[in-house]
Amino acid sequence: MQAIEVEGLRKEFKVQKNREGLKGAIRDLFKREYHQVVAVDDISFSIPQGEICGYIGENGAGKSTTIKMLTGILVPTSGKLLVNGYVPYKEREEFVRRIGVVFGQRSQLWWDLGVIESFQLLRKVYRVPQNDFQSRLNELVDRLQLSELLHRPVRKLSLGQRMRCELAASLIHNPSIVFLDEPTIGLDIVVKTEIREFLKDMNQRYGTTILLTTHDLQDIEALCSRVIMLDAGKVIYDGSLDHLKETWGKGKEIVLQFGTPQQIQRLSKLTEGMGVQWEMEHPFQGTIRIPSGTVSVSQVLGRLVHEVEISDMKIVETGTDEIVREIYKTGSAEVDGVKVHA
Ligand SMILES: Nc1ncnc2c1ncn2[C@@H]1O[C@H](COP(=O)(O)OP(=O)(O)OP(=O)(O)O)[C@@H](O)[C@H]1O
Repeated sequence: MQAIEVEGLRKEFKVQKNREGLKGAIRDLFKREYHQVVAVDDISFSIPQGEICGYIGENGAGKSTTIKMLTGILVPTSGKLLVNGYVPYKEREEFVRRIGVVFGQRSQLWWDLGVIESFQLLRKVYRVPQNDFQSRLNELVDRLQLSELLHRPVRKLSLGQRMRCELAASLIHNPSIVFLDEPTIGLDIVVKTEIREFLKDMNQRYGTTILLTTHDLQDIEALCSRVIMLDAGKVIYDGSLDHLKETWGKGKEIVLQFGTPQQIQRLSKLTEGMGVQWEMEHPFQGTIRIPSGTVSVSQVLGRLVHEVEISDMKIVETGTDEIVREIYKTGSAEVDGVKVHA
């Protein structure tokens, strides 16, 4: 069974127009004018159980609106939607017991209560049997290092501590699908890494399906095998991260420092037939560009090490953020191998 199935999903908002000036404001009082915003524009995709899928796009692309429809907070304008076999907005009570949600910008914990009391309240909301709750809690406390935090009021936690508690809260009922909206926002690199490790491990152990919205492309690199990219409410890419990188990435670059001065002609000769390009910054420093899908870094270095004195080197890979920028610039990408224009 697919964990998430979406077909022709659409959400329009009616937004009030504000007319200009005093006259306009007075006219607005008597006759409101509205215009439509299409936040999600007939999108379709399905996500199998156990997949970690990144859901990305620029601000206002329609990510949060999708997540809100998938979690039953918003009712779609049109289209089909099944999550865990449920229509989220119709069967809310049953449905929410089977999903977990973290909105990085908003808390689901009670601000003035101790963390453990929030967890106990959630146990009641989700109707988790006491035994299951206790064993699940023990595991989460251990994995997310929460033992010191359990009796502190939520308002006294640091952002990173709170986010670890938010994750535990969203998982206390062992949901099979988790929606994470910006779960690492504002966190330092250490906490980010811990959270990524935890999510990966949870996915492997329990086969939890995760839909992850993020602006941090490192999250995607660390976790997601698949990426769905939205632009202006439409899906502009749906496929593997590797394919995204291969198609849109510029490959790798090796920046080399030489112990003795070098000439580009000699270096080019050494790497002849490999399809790489050289550029010399000065006789002691050169850069090799390796297009994706050609040769490996070690193959290139293999040709050089015995011929050239290399004193230092740095390998640079095109970041996913650059790739995304590139796609936005051209306004098109491939969905399932078919060229789609945004
Ligand atoms: N309740 C609402 N009423 C009117 N318009 C809305 C509402 N919610 C969202 N929108 C509009 O719908 C579009 C998509 O917004 P959405 O919040 O889904 O984007 P997003 O991709 O999550 O952006 P961000 O990364 O900034 O969170 C935007 O143009 C936004 O202004």
